Amino acid sequence: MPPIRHDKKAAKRAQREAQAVSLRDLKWKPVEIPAMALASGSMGSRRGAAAPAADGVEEEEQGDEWDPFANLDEAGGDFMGLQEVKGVGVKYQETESGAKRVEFYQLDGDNEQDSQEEVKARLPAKADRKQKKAKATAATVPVDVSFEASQSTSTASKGKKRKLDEAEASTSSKDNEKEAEKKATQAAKAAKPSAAAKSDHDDADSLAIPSGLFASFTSNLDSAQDGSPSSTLSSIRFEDRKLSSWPKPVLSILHPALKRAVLGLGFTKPTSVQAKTLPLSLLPLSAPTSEEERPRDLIALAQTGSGKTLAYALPILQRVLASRSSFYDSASRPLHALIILPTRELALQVYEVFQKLVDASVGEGGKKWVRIAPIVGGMSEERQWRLLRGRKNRRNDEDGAADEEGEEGSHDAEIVIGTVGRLWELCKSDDYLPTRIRDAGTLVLDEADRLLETGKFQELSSLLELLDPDNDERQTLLFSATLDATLQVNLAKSRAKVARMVKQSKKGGKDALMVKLVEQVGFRDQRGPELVDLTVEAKTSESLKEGKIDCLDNEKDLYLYYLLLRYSGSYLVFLNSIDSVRRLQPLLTNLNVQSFPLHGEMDQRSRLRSLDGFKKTISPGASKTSVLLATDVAARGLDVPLVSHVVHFHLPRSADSYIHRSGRTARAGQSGLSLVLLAPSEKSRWMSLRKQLAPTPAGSLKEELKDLPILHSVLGRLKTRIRLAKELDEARHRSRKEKAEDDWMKKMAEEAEIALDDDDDIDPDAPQARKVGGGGGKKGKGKSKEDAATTRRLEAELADELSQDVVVRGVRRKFLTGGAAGVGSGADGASSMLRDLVEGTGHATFVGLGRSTAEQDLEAGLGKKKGRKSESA
Ligand SMILES: Nc1ncnc2c1ncn2[C@@H]1O[C@H](COP(=O)(O)OP(=O)(O)OP(=O)(O)O)[C@@H](O)[C@H]1O
Repeated sequence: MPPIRHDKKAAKRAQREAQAVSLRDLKWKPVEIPAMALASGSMGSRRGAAAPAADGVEEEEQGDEWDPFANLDEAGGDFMGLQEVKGVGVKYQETESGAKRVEFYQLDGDNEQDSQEEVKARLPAKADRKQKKAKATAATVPVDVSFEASQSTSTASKGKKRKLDEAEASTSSKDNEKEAEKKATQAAKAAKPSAAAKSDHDDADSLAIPSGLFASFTSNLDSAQDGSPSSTLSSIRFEDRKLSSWPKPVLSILHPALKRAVLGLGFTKPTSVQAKTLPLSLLPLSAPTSEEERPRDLIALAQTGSGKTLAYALPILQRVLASRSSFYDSASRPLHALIILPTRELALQVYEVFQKLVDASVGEGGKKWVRIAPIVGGMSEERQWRLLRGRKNRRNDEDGAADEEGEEGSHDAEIVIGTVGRLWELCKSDDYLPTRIRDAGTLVLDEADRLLETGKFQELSSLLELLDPDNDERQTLLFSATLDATLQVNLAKSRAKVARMVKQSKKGGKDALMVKLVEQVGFRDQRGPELVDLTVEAKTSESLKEGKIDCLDNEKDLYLYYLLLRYSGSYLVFLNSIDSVRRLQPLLTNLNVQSFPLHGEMDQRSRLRSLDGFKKTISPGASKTSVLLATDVAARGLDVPLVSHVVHFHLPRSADSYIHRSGRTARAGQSGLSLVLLAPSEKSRWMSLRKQLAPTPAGSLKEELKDLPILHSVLGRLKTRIRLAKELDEARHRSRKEKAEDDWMKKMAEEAEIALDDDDDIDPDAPQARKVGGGGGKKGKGKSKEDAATTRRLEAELADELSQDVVVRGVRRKFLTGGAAGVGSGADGASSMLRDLVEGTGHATFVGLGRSTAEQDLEAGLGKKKGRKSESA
């Protein structure tokens, strides 16, 4: 930033006028701190800023700061005359970096002295303050004069910032200086109390402040502090009745800023896992006085979509706030939490949850107060270093690009959310991250069991070994929806017992790895981790409905398409191979179904784009169907609200996978349906999965899922569409392939300076041989034309087919009162086209069919045969 030049005359005037303001004026209008006064450092502590000259003559910069706080005693003895107003206390605070804050509070006669004592006790010694003042740099945030903002919430502080910017910009030329002077004078005028206001309140100084005024003053003050750089955390208040469904022990510990965040995000009731774990895991804001008050280590097992993220996000943010006196307190910033997740999307999603909480904690216009770094693969390492290290700790080889997080940019990240691979990558390249991780305050392993499946166990082990084994204060939180039952019990035992278990563990595979992991995590709490298991009854949400469709392997495309047409909504379709995703996506596109792919071979940008695209198509009550075609990379943790259907196109490889896939719907109490497309070849595996899925006792079979009734009469029509869509895809694929070969040949021929002519193929056996610049040899040309014609023909045929209605058997269009009975029909057992037309209840694609949801049809309990029968009845 270029050095700021100041118009001292204007600043001087503005300063005098700003100081002349007393509380009585505040009743009538907000106090505007003139822009120039701010820019000249009158409200901040810009060392080297010009001092306003007493005689109004411009002086050379003196290198000495002018500071309205200079005359303040520790208890805020004099600030703009406010301390003289009966009933108002003034607190003065200075942070380590030299940022300053003045806070006003209500005094009643009795506690006036105490309050001042209290303030004194909180303040650093005068000598310290002086020292800190000397350290303050021009970048110090100007002091927030709370009542300025108090009158008009955050817009006032935005205005202030704008004025500051304007003033800074205006100092760049002499003309601009004049303009700035004019502006400052105007601003100072605006700050003057109006004559009318004065005459109405001549005796205000001698009066106690009317309670109404004070109430609005203080309540505004609270909201003004929300996002202002100097907010005191202790002064934020929250009315607990607004979260009356939350457990009292949580409300009594949770920081008011976080309560505000919870309310702001609409979480008026806790989920079970939140209600059960938070009383155990939250750190009290004041230092714990007994062992009981210390937050517990946790192993928390709860259903998919049950709000586990918030259950660990709140204790972490609470820990950050407990370490500060203000949002922007610049005291030391350790790594408060390391959160490790199995997939990139999940890590980025958790990052988003944290950011939302932080934003909601300060309200609109507030700045971020904690630096959070998402560290995942597939993204630039350089940028991740910048996220990790605050400006002051950047290495020379890192550019100092501007930080979008404002002041937080100067601090190191306090919360790191990452995937194993990239975290370990960064740890290997530099000592910085290992040193930070060593002292991490909280360790979270989310989807702990999946972390073991990622094939990165060695790297995870290495990361965990970085943690200081002697840090007994560290809190460890382990979350999952699926953790082996016997293991859960063992994990909940004390450290010594776990160690013994590890020694004795003869088990191979995942269990042994898990035990090893637990040993490495080394729950520091001598009491051992608290086990909160809410998965005894079910690992999926109670609002989840499950069903199946028996079909042949080669009919799965057809049945999927049927589902997509029959029940509109948002679908997450799981497939077991990347190739299947790649095959199915163009097929659906040809059928005019909007679909997005998501698999591990896509680069990170494309993965996020796909996910984002899918999310954007989903809205409550949306009538258009959209599909995310995914491999198991999307099975865990992904939170896409309002996914209405999960389809297991292929049978999942494990019971856990079935649970996690199904858990992508019916989240946070919403309804949702999970459907298995079950081929005969998958039946025996399905039986064994059902055994594993059965809640109790081990080895018993889970009740067989209901069959979703199918409207068989429309399948023939859909088959034609599928066939055409497949042929079209193949034709296009052939054309693309030929074009690629063509291009390759051209390139090769050009490089070899070979001219190809129509009659002279390089290799007569190679149909791809083409002539330079000609777009292909005779054979190729002919073939291309043929392919192009085929493609066009298929496109036309498919378009024609798609434009035609699919009429349900038994429905005659001539007879409007006719309709199909049975499946999906109205309550009277028949859907009349006339009624559908009049009431708009008809199905969008299947003529003669009423609208219904898959859940309703599943619940209606029509078996496959029965369904067929009634359909044709
Ligand atoms: N108290 C609450 N009230 C309402 N909704 C909530 C509450 N807490 C969290 N949610 C919402 O519930 C959804 C699921 O939350 P989250 O992703 O944390 O679940 P999860 O238990 O981690 O699921 P999974 O096991 O699938 O990873 C999110 O959309 C979240 O915003």
